[in-house]
Amino acid sequence: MLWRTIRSMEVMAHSSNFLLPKLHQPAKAPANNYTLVVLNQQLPRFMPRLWAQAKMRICADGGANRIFDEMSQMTNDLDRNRYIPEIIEGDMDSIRPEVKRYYSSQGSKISDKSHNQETTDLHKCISSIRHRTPNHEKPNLCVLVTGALGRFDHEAANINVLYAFSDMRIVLLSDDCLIQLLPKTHHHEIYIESSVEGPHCGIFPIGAPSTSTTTTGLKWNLSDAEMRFGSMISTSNIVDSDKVTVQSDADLLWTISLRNLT
Ligand SMILES: Nc1ncnc2c1ncn2[C@@H]1O[C@H](COP(=O)(O)OP(=O)(O)OP(=O)(O)O)[C@@H](O)[C@H]1O
Ligand SMILES: Cc1ncc(C[n+]2csc(CCO)c2C)c(N)n1
Repeated sequence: MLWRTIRSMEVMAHSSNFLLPKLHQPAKAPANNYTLVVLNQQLPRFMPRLWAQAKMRICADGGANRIFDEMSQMTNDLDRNRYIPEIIEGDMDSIRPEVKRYYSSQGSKISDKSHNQETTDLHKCISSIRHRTPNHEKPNLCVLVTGALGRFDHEAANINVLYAFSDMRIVLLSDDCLIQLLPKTHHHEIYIESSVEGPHCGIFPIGAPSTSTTTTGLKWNLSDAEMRFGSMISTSNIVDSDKVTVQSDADLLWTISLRNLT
């Protein structure tokens, strides 16, 4: 189970087992029940594995160009029609016309939101996932987002999406690290998959400061510590245990380095 209760606050468990080869994954790992969102950035090395194991795949606008251009090369599989996203979502100002025509002809649903220039393509994707997910499936839903780091305004917008949908499990991925929100509504237990992630990590608030954060399982643990931008935040920390625990009075970002995965 993902949820337990400790001293009247629920525990939220986290694991990056979606990055493990299928053979090494626990049979009933809830995190394997994920939706993949592909952003418009070079695909990560481990994309073939994420794609194969996803329950549903959504391209954010120009993310479809990346699948079209890069996926067959990455997999040495010249058959482009093996990699068809179920949905392409966004304002459609970056997807190339031939890419849109191709995926449309292969059955992808094209969700054209060009009238909306107020929210980003990633925001539109997450809204759509939330809308499509039946209530009883929401607690176990996990969304993996590839290509989340690059241009800084996009990075900020991508992180803002974690806050805008803080009741959803969303993991931002780059080739180098993952980022997720740890909502203050829960105690957190992070199970470290040391074959694929760590040891470098960071934990800090963005926006609202934290007046009290306590951790275990890190080389430099926090004990009822205050963190804010402009003062102390925990970066260049090191995981020191298979399990890291976190409790805080503020929403925090958790980030951990990824090893050279393929
Ligand atoms: N360089 C980048 N760094 C981080 N995220 C990116 C970057 N480029 C694109 N993305 C993500 O991919 C999504 C889709 O990209 P796309 O290029 O279609 O967006 P866009 O809104 O047309 O971008 P732009 O602001 O460049 O016009 C964006 O909403 C963003 O989340
Ligand atoms: C205050 C403010 N700043 C920027 C934008 C522009 N913008 C934000 S998201 C988006 C869509 C990108 O695909 C665009 C164009 C805005 N609307 N409002």
